Amino acid sequence: MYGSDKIFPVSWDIFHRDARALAWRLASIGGFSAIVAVTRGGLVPAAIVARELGIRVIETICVASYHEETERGEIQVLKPLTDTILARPSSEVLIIDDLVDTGATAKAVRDTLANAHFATVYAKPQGLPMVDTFVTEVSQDTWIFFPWDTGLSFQAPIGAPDAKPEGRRRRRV
Ligand SMILES: O=P(O)(O)OC[C@H]1O[C@H](OP(=O)(O)OP(=O)(O)O)[C@H](O)[C@@H]1O
Ligand SMILES: Nc1nc2[nH]cnc2c(=O)[nH]1
Ligand SMILES: [Mg+2]
Repeated sequence: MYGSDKIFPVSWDIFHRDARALAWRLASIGGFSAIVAVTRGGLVPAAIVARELGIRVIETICVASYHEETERGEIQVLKPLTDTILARPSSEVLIIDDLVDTGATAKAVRDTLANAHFATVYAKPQGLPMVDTFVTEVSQDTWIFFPWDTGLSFQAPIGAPDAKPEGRRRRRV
């Protein structure tokens, strides 16, 4: 849930490494001829996996699930899959998202493409039944911060969550 006490910040380097680790796992399964990226979060890992696996047929399914700061909205399919993907054997289609949390997005996507392989870089326990392949599990009460949503900033120590940056304190003296 957004606002969780535990955070899992991911830098571009770590994300690239983890997405490559996902590609290694998918390469050992093999047989994929097309990728479906679940927008928007799935776009970056889909690009990395497509490069590693040499896949050039890449589609999007545009899904939005979180619309408020703290609340989860309805799952909306903003753009469905096209015939390019639907005409293929679904077992050759690899669906990629950045993470599964409750699994609601994955379920909505799976409902439109049964038997496709669903892969994510990160997974929370509630969403695990919806994922075929993932790299790293984080606890349900952890919020993952992706590099495209963040920048460098002061982090309070775990043991002193109210601490302020040194520079700010000095200015006040
Ligand atoms: O398992 P769930 O509980 O459904 O949550 C996971 C989904 O939530 C996030 O997408 P979001 O809808 O926030 O949109 P975005 O990808 O455009 O950031 C994330 O990218 C997953 O797609
Ligand atoms: N960035 C981000 N988006 C999410 N959507 C659902 N869970 C998460 C999460 O942990 N991090
Ligand atoms: Mg998403």
